[in-house]
Amino acid sequence: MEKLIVRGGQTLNGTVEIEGAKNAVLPILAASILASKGQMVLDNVPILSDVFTMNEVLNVLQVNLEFNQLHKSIVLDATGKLSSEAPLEYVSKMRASIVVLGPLLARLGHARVAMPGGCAIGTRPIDLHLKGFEALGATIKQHAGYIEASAPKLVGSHIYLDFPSVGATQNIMMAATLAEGTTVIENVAREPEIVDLANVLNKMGAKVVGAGTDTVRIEGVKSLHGCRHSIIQDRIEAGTFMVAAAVAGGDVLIKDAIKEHNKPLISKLEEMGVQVKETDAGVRIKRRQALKPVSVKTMPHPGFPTDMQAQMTVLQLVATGTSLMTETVFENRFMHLEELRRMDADYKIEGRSVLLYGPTKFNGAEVAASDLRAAAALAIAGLVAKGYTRVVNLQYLDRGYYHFQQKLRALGAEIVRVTEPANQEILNEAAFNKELAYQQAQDQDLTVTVKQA
Ligand SMILES: CC(=O)N[C@H]1[C@@H](OP(=O)(O)OP(=O)(O)OC[C@H]2O[C@@H](n3ccc(=O)[nH]c3=O)[C@H](O)[C@@H]2O)O[C@H](CO)[C@@H](O)[C@@H]1O
Ligand SMILES: C=C(OP(=O)(O)O)C(=O)O
Repeated sequence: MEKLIVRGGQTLNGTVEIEGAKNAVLPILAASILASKGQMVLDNVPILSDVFTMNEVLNVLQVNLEFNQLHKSIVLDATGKLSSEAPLEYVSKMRASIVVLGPLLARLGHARVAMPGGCAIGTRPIDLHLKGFEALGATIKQHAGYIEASAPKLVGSHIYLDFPSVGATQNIMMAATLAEGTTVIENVAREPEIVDLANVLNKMGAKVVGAGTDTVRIEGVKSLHGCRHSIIQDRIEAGTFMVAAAVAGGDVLIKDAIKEHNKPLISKLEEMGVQVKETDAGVRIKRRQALKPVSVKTMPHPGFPTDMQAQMTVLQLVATGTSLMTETVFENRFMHLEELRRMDADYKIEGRSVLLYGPTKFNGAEVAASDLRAAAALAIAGLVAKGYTRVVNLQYLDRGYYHFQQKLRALGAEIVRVTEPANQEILNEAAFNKELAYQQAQDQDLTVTVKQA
């Protein structure tokens, strides 16, 4: 079983580079379906298992693609005859595959996509996506685990979303690009990833205005074409390293980080006593003294992101005093806390809120990630834990973080990724030191190879 093993006690110092955003690239990959002429070229694509899964879905749909991992770019060609069916095998691996529904419906007038189902963090229905397609004139049938949407012609409409769902906004926006007439979607999600998608759609020939505000207006066009686009930086990966630096202490530059995208997190870090400085090179995080407790509530953007909640609770547990975290976006996103309790965290969950009693003296333990951000949070707790923390279920980590342990190691963390049999620890202190030195040497080889390329 693959594990991250972290030996706590080192501060983090240096510079970390951030990848392109997972949550931007996935819908943009799906948008390639809309291009009936010309190729799409995407740059700054993160090398993540979710990207491979989306590529598999596109392959099944007959979109030709080539992923050049060395240059982090993908070339996509959807100009041939496409298939309209996305089977369960792929959709069950990754909920975000549901965003192929809108583009397929717009391009082919028909789509059959497996129902995505829930996941560890919540039930995650897709009623808002479907309501939007129906408003554009589609007929939706749900049968035997599949959603079938068909519309000989999509027609622009006025849609109000009950909740600013990220996926529903993206899916409806993409469907509306090829609808006849104008679509106005109100109460849409305002995340930076929505803006990135709208920018791509406009480069493809669409007419989308208002992305980043709560109303998006789309004037339908007859067809769309390929374009070239560089994916925006991953604000959640950037935020994760900001929190890691604040938890472990030290001085870390998050290279090219966009402060604006992480405003709600940065304002909380400052409230806690972390120094945050915007420089030409990025955002610099310094923490030298004890932290003050804070209250945080997750909200749709520009509120505090739910995808930073797990990592933030670790920082709150390190602060001196009682902090409060309220999760309003997903109904079941505190599963990492049960694992942190194994590391001696003290907290009390009351409905959608949790009281976190700090300062915590974390003790290393074997802990299991329940989702992707939980994996990052547990490793971050390991940075300040006494002894060794072993994090398992790394398939979640790989969904959203590229070279996570290498990046932490480069900042001075003592962390290795190894394969150990279940319920068995094979690394003692001497073996850990040896493995750490070996993996550090491999990191240097990697840097040299990348520089040479
Ligand atoms: C690939 C991707 O971009 N994933 C992000 C996206 O997920 P995703 O697009 O799935 O998240 P949504 O914004 O749609 O979901 C937010 C809330 O709305 C509910 N809901 C959503 C749609 C719907 O039709 N009905 C409904 O009730 C969900 O169950 C959830 O409670 O936004 C989330 C919220 O910022 C992030 O945590 C995810 O990382
Ligand atoms: C919840 C997340 O992703 P997804 O919507 O793909 O499950 C996440 O990125 O934290």
